[in-house]
Amino acid sequence: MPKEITLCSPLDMHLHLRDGDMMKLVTPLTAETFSGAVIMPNLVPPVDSLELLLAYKKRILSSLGGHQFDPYMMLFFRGDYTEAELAAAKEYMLGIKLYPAGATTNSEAGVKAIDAVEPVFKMMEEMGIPLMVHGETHGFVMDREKEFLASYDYLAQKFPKLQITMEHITTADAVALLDEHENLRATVTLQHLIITLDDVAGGMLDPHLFCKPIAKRPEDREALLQAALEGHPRLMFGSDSAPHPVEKKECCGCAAGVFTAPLAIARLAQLFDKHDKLDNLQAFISDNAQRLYGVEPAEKLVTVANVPFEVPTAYTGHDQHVVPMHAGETLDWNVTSIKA
Ligand SMILES: NC(=O)N[C@@H](CC(=O)O)C(=O)O
Ligand SMILES: [Zn+2]
Ligand SMILES: [Zn+2]
Repeated sequence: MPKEITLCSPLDMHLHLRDGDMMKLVTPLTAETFSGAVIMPNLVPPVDSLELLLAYKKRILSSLGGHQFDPYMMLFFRGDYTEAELAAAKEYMLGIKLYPAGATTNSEAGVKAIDAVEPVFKMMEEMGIPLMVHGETHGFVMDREKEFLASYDYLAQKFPKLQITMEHITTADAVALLDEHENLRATVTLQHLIITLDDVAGGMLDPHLFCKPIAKRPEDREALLQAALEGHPRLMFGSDSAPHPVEKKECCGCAAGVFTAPLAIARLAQLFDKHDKLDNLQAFISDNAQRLYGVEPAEKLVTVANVPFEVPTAYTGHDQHVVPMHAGETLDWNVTSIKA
């Protein structure tokens, strides 16, 4: 019998489902194996009103391909939200996502000066609305997250009741900061537990591993990995699976984003098994998020076993063509049964 583990209601706490044909292609690839996911609002134009949020949620629900799945919606942060707007939107969303203007894909409408938007943070704190942040400055690419940590530190102290999620952390310093403030939590991607900058650009350039924040040093990966493997209570899995059409990746001016949704669970099981920590995968992939956000996903039992998985060279359909991480490689683990 191959070794196996059954995960209860996996959650992806940072996911890009895009829109239109791309959404139709990628949504079932997450909805099949995950019970729910936090849906990023960086569409063009951004999802920055309740009306847009509800319409987007409806489009997602019509793209599930028959799978049981909860999209946890988010608003795109604007500095001019009114209390009435937030009060109306609160029950339909999990939180609000802040992007520094220009920091990443489709973030042009983001925040230009973080200290100018503190009144919105105050309202969110009082209303109990979580804040999720793409935490990078516009500094040197390897230092952008580290430089932003001062802002997390400041916000966590200034707004002690505001729940702040450091999205897709990539550095040992961010892991250390997590332990400094009770109101900080973080997501980490699959790729940042596995790769370093060397895998992106140390040999032949690999556009399919290029994302923001860029993968960092071996010691950063090690710190992230140890925190994930131990099931750190305020660290959650957030794939940041970010599909781009192949022509936007394999070109000059490659878009940032790694597409991992269809293999995330299998690859995480392989990673946790390699370090003999399979027992902590449930906390990382669901329990921590359920506790921190108070979400109660519908039960989905996903069994992953030590059997080979040939990752497709691409996922195609609806006129779209997306290349996943590990394209054409064989993983040692695969999802073997799903009971919803
Ligand atoms: N992570 C990325 O490199 N890209 C994301 C945006 C984001 O999460 O920053 C995308 O939307 O493509
Ligand atoms: Zn981001
Ligand atoms: Zn993202």
